Amino acid sequence: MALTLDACILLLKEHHLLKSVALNDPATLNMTAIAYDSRKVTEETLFFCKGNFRPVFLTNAKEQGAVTYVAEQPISEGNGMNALIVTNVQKAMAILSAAFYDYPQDDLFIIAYTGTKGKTTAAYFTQAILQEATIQKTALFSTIDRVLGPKPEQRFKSDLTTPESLDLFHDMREAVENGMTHLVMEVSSQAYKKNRVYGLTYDVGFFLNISPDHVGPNEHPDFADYLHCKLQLLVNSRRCVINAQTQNFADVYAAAQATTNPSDIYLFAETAYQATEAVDIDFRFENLEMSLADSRFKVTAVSDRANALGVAGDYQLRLIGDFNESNATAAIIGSALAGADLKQAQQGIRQLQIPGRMETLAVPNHGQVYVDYAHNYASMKALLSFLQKEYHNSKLIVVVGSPGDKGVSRRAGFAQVLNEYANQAILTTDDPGYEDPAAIAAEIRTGIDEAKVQTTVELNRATAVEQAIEASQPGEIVVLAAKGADAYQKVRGVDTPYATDMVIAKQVAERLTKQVN
Ligand SMILES: CC(=O)N[C@H]1[C@@H](OP(=O)(O)OP(=O)(O)OC[C@H]2O[C@@H](n3ccc(=O)[nH]c3=O)[C@H](O)[C@@H]2O)O[C@H](CO)[C@@H](O)[C@@H]1O[C@H](C)C(=O)N[C@@H](C)C(=O)N[C@H](CCC(=O)O)C(=O)O
Ligand SMILES: Nc1ncnc2c1ncn2[C@@H]1O[C@H](COP(=O)(O)OP(=O)(O)OP(=O)(O)O)[C@@H](O)[C@H]1O
Repeated sequence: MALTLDACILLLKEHHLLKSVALNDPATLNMTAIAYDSRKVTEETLFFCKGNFRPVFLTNAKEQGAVTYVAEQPISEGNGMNALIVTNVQKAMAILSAAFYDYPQDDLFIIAYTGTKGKTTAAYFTQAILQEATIQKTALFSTIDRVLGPKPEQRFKSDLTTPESLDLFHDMREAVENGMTHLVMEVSSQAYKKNRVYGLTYDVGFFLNISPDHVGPNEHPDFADYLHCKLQLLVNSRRCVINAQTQNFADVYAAAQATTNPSDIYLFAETAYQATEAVDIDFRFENLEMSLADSRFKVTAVSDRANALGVAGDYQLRLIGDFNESNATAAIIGSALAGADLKQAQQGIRQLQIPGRMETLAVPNHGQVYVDYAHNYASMKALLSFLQKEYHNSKLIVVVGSPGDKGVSRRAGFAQVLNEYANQAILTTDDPGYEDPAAIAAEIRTGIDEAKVQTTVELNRATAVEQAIEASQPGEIVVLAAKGADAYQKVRGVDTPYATDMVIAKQVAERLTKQVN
């Protein structure tokens, strides 16, 4: 892989991003590496100065062999290097990274998901179906992990839901080189806000849902900005699929129509749902049978073009939760648009389990434990209402905390949802970042109606899990919420190891079983 300075200049001009060029190192006009982190710089690197950048990083990059830098202002530490001064470094990084990795997106059929909730689940379902259809040639970029090939060593843990553009195009190229033909990816609102996917188009783009979240100093200034960023996915998709039951449906549909012919926009909804807008639903789904072990549901093709995709039929899921039938329906439609058939779709989703999503454990002489990644009002409501219904209003004990530095609205949301569904709450720590976890717990607590919900604070998460399980009786439910399968607590910029909720729960279960025997 390589990129010449001339090619960079041409591309930046084409995208109206170039402010000025300083040619200080005529000997190295060809770059054979690119980086935005000085610790990853090698010889002949094109280096991007972005974000909370400190000039000393450029000194380090230069010492390591960076020959050209891209920044929004000249940086004196870069004297002697070629400089490309641009109006927006994140956009420039996306454009130049795509070129450096020779446009890997052109070699992949890309299905992209956005939505406040369900992205990871729908992406996993879609990949599982397409792995059947493409015989293990489908890559996955999710919040949990990135799958770049069929071998175990080609699977990596993710840091972000949607990676930085440079990493994104790098991983796409690697996936192509590993023989992948399809890619399923999650696209966060931050990805648009930070131009991580600038210039990228998708073969199929999904809008699953939107609810208040991600508003705060480090994320979006308000809900309108959050929605605006999410809508960009539809503007950049050749075919769009929308959950007709989403909040703000009119805005969502209008965004899709801005660049996509209505004949390439598909809508889905539950069978019982009556659309308020004058739109035709293409796919309907309905539950046939729900148990705590699995669910059966039916997908019906309503329109002719939906029927032509050939995936209407009965499906079964091991991943329980009525909301997962909606996620699975999305995946079925997306996979069908990529060429999968009914049998592949049925088989793909049938056995799928996802780390930290609806994982369950029966604790002898105590309640049934659920570990789930629900971490805002809407997802907790979906989770707790489902469990309350399935367990016929049994006692519900919830362990939950809210992160620091982001998603501040979740704190009030948790209090509200606990008031609506829980009998007991143990407030604990969840990625406090630079905030005080006790203060976060106190903030959640102010909204809780303690006459209804017996509330305590236990900041040691492992102890909180233990207390909840010990407090539960057979037939009762213990929900370990919001952390999913995360094996760390983010504390003051450091990922502090944490065994995971399920590992702790299993240890507690083992101890309690021994005590009984
Ligand atoms: C606001 C934002 O997008 N922040 C991301 C961004 O930070 P940044 O560009 O300011 O980078 P930084 O870590 O402060 O460092 C500045 C620059 O100096 C470089 N550096 C640093 C140290 C050094 O020695 N040398 C050096 O060159 C860094 O590589 C970086 O390029 O780039 C970093 C990686 O380059 C990300 O880790 C960081 O994500 C933050 C921590 C984050 O977690 N953001 C969340 C809000 C996020 O994006 N979440 C969404 C999901 C939520 C949703 O659904 O919307 C996601 O997509 O994950
Ligand atoms: N369609 C849905 N509607 C409401 N809640 C959902 C839906 N799908 C999943 N959930 C809940 O949200 C949690 C997170 O699901 P998932 O990881 O699929 O969403 P996500 O969009 O990737 O979330 P995040 O952006 O927080 O990573 C699940 O554990 C479940 O409790």
